[in-house]
Amino acid sequence: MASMTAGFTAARVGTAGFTAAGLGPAGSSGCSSGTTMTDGDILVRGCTWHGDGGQSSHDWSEEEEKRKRKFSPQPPPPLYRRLLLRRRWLALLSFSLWSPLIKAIHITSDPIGRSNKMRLVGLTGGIASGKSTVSNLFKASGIPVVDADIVARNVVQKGTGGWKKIVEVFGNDVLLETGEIDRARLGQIVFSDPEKRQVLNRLLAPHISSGIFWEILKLWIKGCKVIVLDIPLLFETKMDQWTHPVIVVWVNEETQIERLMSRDGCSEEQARDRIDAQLALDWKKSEADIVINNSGTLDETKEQFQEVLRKVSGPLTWKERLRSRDGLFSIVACTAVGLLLAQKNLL
Ligand SMILES: CC(C)(COP(=O)(O)OP(=O)(O)OC[C@H]1O[C@@H](n2cnc3c(N)ncnc32)[C@H](O)[C@@H]1O)[C@@H](O)C(=O)NCCC(=O)NCCS
Ligand SMILES: Nc1ncnc2c1ncn2[C@@H]1O[C@H](COP(=O)(O)OP(=O)(O)OP(=O)(O)O)[C@@H](O)[C@H]1O
Repeated sequence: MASMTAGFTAARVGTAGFTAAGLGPAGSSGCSSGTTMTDGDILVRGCTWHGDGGQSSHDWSEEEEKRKRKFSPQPPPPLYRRLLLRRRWLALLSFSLWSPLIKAIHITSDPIGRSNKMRLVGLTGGIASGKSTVSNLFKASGIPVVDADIVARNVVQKGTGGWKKIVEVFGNDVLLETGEIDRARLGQIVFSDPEKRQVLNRLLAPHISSGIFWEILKLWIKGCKVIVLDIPLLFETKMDQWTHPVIVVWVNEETQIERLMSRDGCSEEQARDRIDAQLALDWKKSEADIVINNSGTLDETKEQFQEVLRKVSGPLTWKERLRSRDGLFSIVACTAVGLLLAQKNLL
């Protein structure tokens, strides 16, 4: 192709009988030469070059040639090659990926490791097994706790959506004179009747989960790096999949019943009903990442807690880093900068 410059994008008319886009079938070009095209001939916008080293039937000016290159009839390369050929995309991608990596290296080199964390720790157990006792230790160590029992109380306050649903289903019998929910009464009903308990759970589940979500969001916005979720029904509601590690506060059954009866002033039967309303504590223990045995004294629990605190404050996984507010911010910021540079053709 004597008359073609290197890299000229034109198709060699071969067995496929390739045709320049929009110009009709090969051989029917608008070119006035009227030459029949054979294997090895080249077609550009209806003009044919002969592959025999001869002169072209037209003398194209350089500008025209450049313009014509835009209308390349060559089949496009596969998508991955086209993307690879685009320097800008590559640069942008690496910019976005490397920024959190650099940040991660910085965090790993931080001996305290406190600079960038978003760890959702699940704290659960059985009723009266000592979750609140352990969550108070977390709070005292400066780690914020989202307490599902408190959220569950807030979503049934007088006039709220949860309150309306309870009144609709359980009637005015479960209301105090003030109009607030009579928790003791409702507790008696639902802990002695699994079906009614399920109804209550279904009514409140969306309110409780969105309440928990907002609490986490508020702490995340504040930049909290480790958040403990104290949820009695963590496994029952399958929320354990969102938390890691899962800490189970375990006690032997005898101690659990004793503490429950003494705290709530209930009978042994009532205590057993409440315990039976949840998955077995021994099973929860078998599913835990970390177990705190709270059957002994408070000091013994505090001792175990120190080790738990050390684990929970340990180096973060990649997922945790990317989930942090700072991690997300750095990805967004670097992508924005990358886009800006790409737009200005600086990459
Ligand atoms: C039944 C209610 C009114 C009893 O109130 P009360 O003030 O007596 O108990 P409190 O809310 O403090 O709960 C004490 C403990 O009971 C256990 N518990 C509470 N609700 C449930 C339930 N639906 N199923 C099994 N155990 C439960 C938890 O271990 C909890 O820590 C109240 O617990 C409630 O509204 N429960 C439904 C909401 C819920 O599922 N809460 C758990 C949060 S995940
Ligand atoms: N190690 C301990 N020694 C003695 N008493 C304890 C110990 N741990 C907890 N208790 C007591 O046992 C009771 C239950 O503890 P706690 O309220 O922490 O349990 P919980 O799991 O949060 O209960 P719930 O499921 O009802 O929310 C409380 O009265 C608490 O003071």
